[in-house]
Amino acid sequence: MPSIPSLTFHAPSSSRLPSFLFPLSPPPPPIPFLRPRFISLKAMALEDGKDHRLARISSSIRIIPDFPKPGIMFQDITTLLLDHKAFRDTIDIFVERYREKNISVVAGIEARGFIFGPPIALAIGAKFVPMRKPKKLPGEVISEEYALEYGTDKMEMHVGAVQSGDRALVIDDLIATGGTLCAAVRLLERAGADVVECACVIELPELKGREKLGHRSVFVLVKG
Ligand SMILES: O=P(O)(O)OC[C@H]1O[C@H](OP(=O)(O)OP(=O)(O)O)[C@H](O)[C@@H]1O
Ligand SMILES: Nc1ncnc2[nH]cnc12
Repeated sequence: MPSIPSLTFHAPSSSRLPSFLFPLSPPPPPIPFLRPRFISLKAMALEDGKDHRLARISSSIRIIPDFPKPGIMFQDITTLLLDHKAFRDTIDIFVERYREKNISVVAGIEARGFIFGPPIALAIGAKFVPMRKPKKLPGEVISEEYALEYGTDKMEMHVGAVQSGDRALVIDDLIATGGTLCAAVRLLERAGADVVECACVIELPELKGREKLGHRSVFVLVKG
């Protein structure tokens, strides 16, 4: 079969001749209508006063009975992390809430506050400060002891990580008795920070953790 020579159209360089003289030249690509992703998601999410993302977040959390001790219904967020949409929505909801609140520090509580805290801190332009179990931080620390639903523990924070006047957001996966968040708030306030809010993915309302936090505001996505 004879080969057909291919025709290539070369548009003239616009530096030499104006483009209206060349009606066959391809039109420029349309400029897409750019809308910040978080605004469109928020509008969609709040359509009828309810955030449609919450049902998926809630159903992605697995409950393991009798872990780590008999009688504890353990709320396992590792299954939320397996669902990238639920994980993304979780971070988006927090970012939407805090991005205009002038937060300068996101304090994440070990261990699962280390999963949710850093992406929020990056998105809202705040520093991330880890609140750790004892003897994990290498520098000079201040510490607070606290009681748990199943035992006692201690929390530490690096001296100098938080300054007087910092506006802090505390992030964890779950509030049960509120002891853990209280210890984090005490550390931040000892360093001179103003704690704007504590935020968790899950609340166990029967354990009345909010009451322990007094006047401090607690924001949660789902109740267990
Ligand atoms: O409101 P509270 O009664 O204080 O309990 C809430 C805390 O308990 C869980 O952590 P846990 O102490 O099990 O430690 P881990 O994250 O290291 O597993 C949870 O991640 C919170 O940090
Ligand atoms: N029921 C629970 N599930 C997960 N983490 C917890 N921390 C305290 N109580 C908890």
